[in-house]
Amino acid sequence: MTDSTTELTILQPDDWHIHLRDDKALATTVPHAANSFNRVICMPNLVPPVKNTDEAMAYRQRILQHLQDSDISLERKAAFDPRMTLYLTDQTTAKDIEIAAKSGVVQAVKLYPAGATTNSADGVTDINACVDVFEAMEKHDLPLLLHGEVTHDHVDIFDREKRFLDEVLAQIIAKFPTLKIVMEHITTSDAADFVLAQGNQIAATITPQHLMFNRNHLLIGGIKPHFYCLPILKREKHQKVLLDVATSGSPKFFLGTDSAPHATDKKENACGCAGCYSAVHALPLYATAFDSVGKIDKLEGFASRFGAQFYGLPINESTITLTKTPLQVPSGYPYFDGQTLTPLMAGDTLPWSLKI
Ligand SMILES: NC(=O)N[C@@H](CC(=O)O)C(=O)O
Ligand SMILES: [Zn+2]
Ligand SMILES: [Zn+2]
Repeated sequence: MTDSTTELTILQPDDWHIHLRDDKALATTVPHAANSFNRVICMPNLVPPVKNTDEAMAYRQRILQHLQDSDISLERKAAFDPRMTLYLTDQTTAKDIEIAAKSGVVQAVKLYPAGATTNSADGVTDINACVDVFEAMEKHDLPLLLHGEVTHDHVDIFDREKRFLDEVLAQIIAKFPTLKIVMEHITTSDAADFVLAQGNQIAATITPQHLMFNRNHLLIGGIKPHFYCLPILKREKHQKVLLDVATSGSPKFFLGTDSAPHATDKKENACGCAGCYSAVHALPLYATAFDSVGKIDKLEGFASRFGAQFYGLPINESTITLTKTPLQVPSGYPYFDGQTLTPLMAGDTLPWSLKI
């Protein structure tokens, strides 16, 4: 493949970290995700959260109902496969884990340190109290997905991910050496190096915004709320390392958009919500990032192979084609109850688009 690549056909990607939200929001988010992805791992930070297998199954049915009601193609409807996660709380038991592992619907368990991010108030307050649950996950081969930031008030927001690696993750790995763990949405070279230094049971997802942007984009020339997500964008040197590892061909790094819809007025607000809405144009965004460093040939591994390999799932068989045809990102999408949803890079033009 050369710089002059103008069309790229890759195996159909999966999104290993997405927020679809619930109820009326699903009418927008489900078709957007299903247009590009086969499997998606649905985050459980609903209000109230998805805490057990029954709740996960009910949530999956609501997602599938909106899929059927949408006007996307029958082919995409048949291919879309939402996989569920449980939200780990101080009350989660080893039995909950066993039931989840045997359900065939729950793909992983998500740990939000209490207070770390959107809807994390019910998250874990003391990791040391999770020993039984982690043991059960290890036994039943159910991966642990981490929002990897410490939450102490005195820790600077730009240091919270690195502190998590040193103070929390290293200990979990030492105590549960065969537990599969994904550091979700990594944002620092520290996290990339940490993951690279571990065995194959430790992997990471990377979002499009952390590959394309850094904190200057968020803060220079006025505050840009649509670049605000957690963990927060870091310095350019971190962005560069993330781009290096994502495009390196290492199977430890794979696609997780962390597409996190919040209505436009909740983002453009004196106390704006954290999260970038990217699912709808995620593949053109990732293609643009990979192409920016001449590595578009590495996109397929990152987007369509490494995540499935990590989760022990088959690689998809269908394909999707990207073309180097400019894409004007819409300024907004209709969202429920008359609200709008502003996508990442709204109003900008991307060099890559999806071939329809
Ligand atoms: N990433 C974000 O900034 N927000 C996510 C939560 C999360 O993934 O941390 C959300 O649910 O809005
Ligand atoms: Zn998170
Ligand atoms: Zn997320």
